[in-house]
Amino acid sequence: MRASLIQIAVDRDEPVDSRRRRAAALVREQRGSALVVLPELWTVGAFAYDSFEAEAETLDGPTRRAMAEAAADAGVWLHAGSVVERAADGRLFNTSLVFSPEGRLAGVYRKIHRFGFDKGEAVMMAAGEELVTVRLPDATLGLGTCYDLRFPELFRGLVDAGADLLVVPAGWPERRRAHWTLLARARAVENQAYVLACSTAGTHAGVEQAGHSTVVDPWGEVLAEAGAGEEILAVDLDPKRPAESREQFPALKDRRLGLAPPVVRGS
Ligand SMILES: O=C(O)CCC(=O)C(=O)O
Repeated sequence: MRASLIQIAVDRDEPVDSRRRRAAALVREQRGSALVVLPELWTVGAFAYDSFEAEAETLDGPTRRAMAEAAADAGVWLHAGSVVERAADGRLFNTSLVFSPEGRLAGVYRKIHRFGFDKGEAVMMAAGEELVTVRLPDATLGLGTCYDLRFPELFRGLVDAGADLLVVPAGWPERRRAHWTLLARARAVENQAYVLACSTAGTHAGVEQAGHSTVVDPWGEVLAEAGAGEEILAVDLDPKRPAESREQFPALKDRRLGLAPPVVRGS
């Protein structure tokens, strides 16, 4: 099962329309892959907060249409990264879209953990509330987005729901690249799942992007890692590996759920 991660550059001097056309062309070039992944908010740039309102789109907007067509033309499952979604009630969400090889919208995930603390996404966007998995013929995708990678309980929930291939589009900043690689490996090891972590490259709104998209196997080995610039990372995955790994080293079965609350001693 071939997975291709499109680490597209999001430099600000390129108009969104042009990047959308370029992304669609890059997806079409991946015919033969089973799964293609784009990063978080690659249309606007994850840190281009001042463009969020203007570039927000409905789930029937230009990115959805372009990506549905590209997935169908290439005949691939496509995790099209995320868009700034304007919901019917006017709220904005950081929303990931997954398409089937026929171009059907097969999964919609609204980012649960918003980044920025007291600014940016954290105040401009609403938080998603639902964990989302998408069943492919040979694997079950578990969806997370960028900052979500820091919250292990989300991924454990996805694994409990059957996920064995965790897909994390991101617009990760270069200055915390060490965390990116470490967290991707940690989520893979603790869940005995593949992790496909696809970041943007380039610089926008003054934030240099990490690039270095990475594919980690269920044993925590890095199968492939991109460099800093625009690049396509193609890797062959064995869909049987997560189940084999969980059988050979059955740590997930040793979880102790439902323990009593901690006992506080002393005054
Ligand atoms: O957690 C981080 O360090 C980066 C998160 C981020 O950039 C995002 O979620 O957009």
